[in-house]
Amino acid sequence: MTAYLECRALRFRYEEMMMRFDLEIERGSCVAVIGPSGAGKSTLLALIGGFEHADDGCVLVEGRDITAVPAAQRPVTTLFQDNNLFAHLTASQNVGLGLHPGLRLSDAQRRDVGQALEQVGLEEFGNRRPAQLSGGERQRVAIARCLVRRRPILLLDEPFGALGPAMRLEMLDLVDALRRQHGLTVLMVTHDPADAARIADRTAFVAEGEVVLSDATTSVLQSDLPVIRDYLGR
Ligand SMILES: Nc1ncnc2c1ncn2[C@@H]1O[C@H](COP(=O)(O)OP(=O)(O)OP(=O)(O)O)[C@@H](O)[C@H]1O
Repeated sequence: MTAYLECRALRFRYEEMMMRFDLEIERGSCVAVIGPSGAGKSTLLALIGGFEHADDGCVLVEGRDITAVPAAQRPVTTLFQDNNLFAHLTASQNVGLGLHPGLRLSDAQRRDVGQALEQVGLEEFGNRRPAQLSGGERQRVAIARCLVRRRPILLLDEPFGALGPAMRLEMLDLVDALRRQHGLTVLMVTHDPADAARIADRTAFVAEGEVVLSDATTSVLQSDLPVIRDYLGR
């Protein structure tokens, strides 16, 4: 496997907790990140996204060291569980923020916003404010905002935890379809192994600040490692 995204001896200390991540991800794959609460899953994503800064080690994309690159300039965009939409702005404006913080958009950029809303099935909803949208629709707006940024790596941190089962499956399938369509490399933190089984070809299991196993999702979910068996309740 040629690593497209690599975390190499990436160290981060938070109070008493020492984390050290090694991970290699293939271009265009979807990797689920699972593991116990407090294991460091969100921290791993934050280090890749540039929201936390490593004490040592590096993040490489296509062999280029991006460890010192500011978050906004990384080839990465992140979708959080709390979609961070602005209540006073419409869906289109919230998506437009992915392109320009002051919403000064060119005609081409406005078309991009329209296209992104179309891709998430919200072409008719551009003028609605978040309060006029369901939880799933709000997450779709947040996905559209990620899409307009045209970053090749999409990080999802428990994106659909607050949604009901049917909506959750729909959103997972949407992420999968967008990944294929745009050739995105996706890293998704989830608490539900079924999410991993549904759309992730590979899974990284994180425990106590380390990736203890990164392999095909079926192999990880069937692993006999005690920490994984305990987590899965097997
Ligand atoms: N900025 C921060 N503020 C507070 N705690 C932090 C911060 N960064 C890291 N930590 C600590 O680091 C550890 C790992 O946290 P992290 O959120 O990455 O775990 P997680 O695996 O995503 O957990 P969960 O599944 O509960 O979301 C925890 O002990 C957490 O308290």
